[in-house]
Amino acid sequence: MQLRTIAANCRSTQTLISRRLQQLQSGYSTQNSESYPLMDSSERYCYNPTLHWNPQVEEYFIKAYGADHFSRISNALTRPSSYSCLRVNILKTTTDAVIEKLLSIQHGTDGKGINNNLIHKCPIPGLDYVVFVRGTGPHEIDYAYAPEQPVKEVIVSRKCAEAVLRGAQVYVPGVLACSAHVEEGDSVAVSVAIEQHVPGGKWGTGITRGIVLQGLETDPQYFQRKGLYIGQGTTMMSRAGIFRVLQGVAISMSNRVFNLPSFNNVLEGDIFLQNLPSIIVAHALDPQKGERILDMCAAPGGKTTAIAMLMRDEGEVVAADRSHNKVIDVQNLAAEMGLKSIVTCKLDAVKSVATEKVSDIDVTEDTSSSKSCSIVKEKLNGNMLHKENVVSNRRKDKDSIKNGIGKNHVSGGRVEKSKGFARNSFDRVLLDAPCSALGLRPRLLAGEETLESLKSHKLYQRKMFDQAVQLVRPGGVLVYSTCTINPGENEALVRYALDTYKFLSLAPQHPRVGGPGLVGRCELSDGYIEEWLRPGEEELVQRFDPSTSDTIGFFIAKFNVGCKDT
Ligand SMILES: C[S@@+](CC[C@H](N)C(=O)[O-])C[C@H]1O[C@@H](n2cnc3c(N)ncnc32)[C@H](O)[C@@H]1O
Repeated sequence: MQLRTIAANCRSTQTLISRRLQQLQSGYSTQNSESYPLMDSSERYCYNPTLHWNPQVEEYFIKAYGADHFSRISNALTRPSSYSCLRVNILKTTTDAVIEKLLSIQHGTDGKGINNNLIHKCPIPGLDYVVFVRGTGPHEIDYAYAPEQPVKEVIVSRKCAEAVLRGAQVYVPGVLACSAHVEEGDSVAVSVAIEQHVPGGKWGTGITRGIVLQGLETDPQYFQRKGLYIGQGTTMMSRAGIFRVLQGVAISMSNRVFNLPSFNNVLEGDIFLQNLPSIIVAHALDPQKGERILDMCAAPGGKTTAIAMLMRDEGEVVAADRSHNKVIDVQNLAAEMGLKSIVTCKLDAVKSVATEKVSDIDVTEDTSSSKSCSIVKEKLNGNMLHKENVVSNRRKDKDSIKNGIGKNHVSGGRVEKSKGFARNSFDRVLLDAPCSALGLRPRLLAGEETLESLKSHKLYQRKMFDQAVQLVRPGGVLVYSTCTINPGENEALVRYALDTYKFLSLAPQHPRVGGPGLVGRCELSDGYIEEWLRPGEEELVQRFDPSTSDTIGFFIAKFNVGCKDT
């Protein structure tokens, strides 16, 4: 990986030097307009990033998918899906009412509204409460390149760029470098710096924040931008301001490579922006009114609230997560959506089964919260949290997480720490496992995942699965899902599950939107053999392939839990 990057950099440096030599030999000066473009401007400014992988991981994925297919997946991951998917809270409103409101709202970064042609209900039977809003792109952007007057430029961090590709603005913390003499109101070309492996096992961009882009072809930060431009915007503050203040919008994007409407603070509580496969997971679980469901890794609560909604808020959905602050996110989302059947608790999923006898949810106060209180066994309901605070807290959270600067959680609710649950105490369990997330898109960096790190995700997931299996009652259902394309965390988990627990069987899923799973086995470079599905099993799982389905990469397996005595 590192060698390849260095080699690529060397090649572009050599190209640069040889072009420079040619210029000098032919008597061009850099002030001469004809001499300036060292790189064809369309080549330089088009969006065409390459996702770099750890070489062993790449080899493994090529074995799994074949070289061409993997290259298509890799390419698809660098782009957002072509639409936004909104789940309508049908307990509060209707799909038609939401569509009508969306059509009347002026939003999106360009101030244009959504028109009828861009918005439609999901055509999958049973999912007509899901609304698709189509985006556009990739667009070729005219950056007003003029040899005599170089474009003013801003380089942003990779996380910032990934957010911008999904429709966000550029926030101050996301800006890494900027041309000299940039003033408020200037038009700037925005490109991304992607981290590379640097000696010492770390990843870095090599850019010191605040660096001045010279606009010269000898400035490495300036000329290495090929394929990495994500759009054009207007600066909301001067260069000095961008690097002086700590927050705020630095650049308001006016021309984007991908135009996806932003739904920040739009119809909160009535809609939830969610990837289609995540909505399908809730359907695969098939929760019924009055049942007791466990969502083992629930935060931020997208699937928890989808499940509660399918149950029409009748029954109990226990939403557990390891992180105290993330449990508060779930509480806030549940309150915002007006869902009363959701009970939250802090719990490490690898310790989900109570070691001592517990009654129902036996919980203790979570002392990690400065505002936690000692209420035990209390249900979260809409009244427990003050609605205004909840909404404003979410807004603060949303603002603070812009461009990946980390969350500034506002503790408003109580977080109960669970000691675990009794065996067989749930009708259905969802294990939406923490994973390598190699299906999420747009993604501009993949190389940080190694075979070792993939293996550790796999082991962690198995530990959680071992717990989940014990919590589902015989006759119940267990759904396992991930947002990764890694077969080791998907098909290999299914193999492990079926081989280890003979009372589990794969169950058909409705609706079936994803493709079949991978059948066979794969020998890893360390000689370890990974077993995937057996013939006949592939149609019982759903694998969402970003190169063919215009969704994130995702995997769902549904198990029926039989009699555990056998
Ligand atoms: C894939 S995300 C879950 C997304 C969530 N299901 C949703 O749809 O909104 C995985 C979650 O697992 C949580 N997590 C990681 N390790 C955990 C553990 N040992 N026990 C419980 N939760 C864990 C993380 O905090 C994260 O919120």
